[in-house]
Amino acid sequence: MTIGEEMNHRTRLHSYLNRSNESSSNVLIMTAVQAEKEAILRGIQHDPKFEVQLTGVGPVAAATATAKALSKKDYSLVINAGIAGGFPGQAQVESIVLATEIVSGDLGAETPTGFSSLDELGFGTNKLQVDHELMIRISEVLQLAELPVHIGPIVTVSTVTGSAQATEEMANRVPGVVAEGMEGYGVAYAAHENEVPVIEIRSISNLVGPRNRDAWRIKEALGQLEQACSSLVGVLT
Ligand SMILES: O=C(O)c1cccc(C(=O)CC[C@H]2O[C@@H](n3cnc4c(=O)[nH]cnc43)[C@H](O)[C@@H]2O)c1
Repeated sequence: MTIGEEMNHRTRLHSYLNRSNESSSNVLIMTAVQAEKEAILRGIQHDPKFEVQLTGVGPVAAATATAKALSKKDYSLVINAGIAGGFPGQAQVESIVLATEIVSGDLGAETPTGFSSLDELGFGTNKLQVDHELMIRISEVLQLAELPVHIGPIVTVSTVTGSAQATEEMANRVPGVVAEGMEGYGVAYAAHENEVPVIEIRSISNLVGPRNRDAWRIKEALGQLEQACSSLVGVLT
């Protein structure tokens, strides 16, 4: 991000924070599926400052839905929220993760010597920045609420990682990666194109690794997502 773009982001965020008495919503929360949307709405207690919209599953649907929402109305902040897979040893089931950067995990090329990212290929970037200051403030508030929080890169994938080998490869590809979702990079790409600050917050429903859908703790993760969103209200109003 250029210094000019960074200042534009900050101006929008600060203008949001200074407009706490306005009744219109100016925080856009994008989430993949209806059950996540309902958990988020319970958490924010339908506060009118927040608008929650569905993306559908995957980065393309997420970018399209976010770009459409941003073309219709001005928002000061975009949040990608939902459930996610946690990387073993980094984020346990039912914890909350906040992205320090939003990384496309699979946008690039496979080569005989391994994966080459978009950055390495010279076609753009796999890594999109979040509003770091806001992310830190949120993590502090979540910790005060005694929610288990981990911060680190969150990867976006088009195919859920489903083997031990692929999990290890992704952890090596993105050092410190805490979690994996399917929409963050798409939401963040649209937000960046519109010069709106973005953050990603997710609750962990399962560990990344050999696929075992029966072990996903969706109900519990949705409960934690609700708790996290309830804390967001305090930070953003
Ligand atoms: O079946 C249900 O009741 C149900 C309720 C809420 C959400 C779901 C989903 O399947 C959400 C899919 C959504 O979750 C993210 N996700 C979760 N775990 C992973 C993972 O291990 N790797 C990648 N993505 C994950 C993802 O963002 C999906 O869009 C079902």
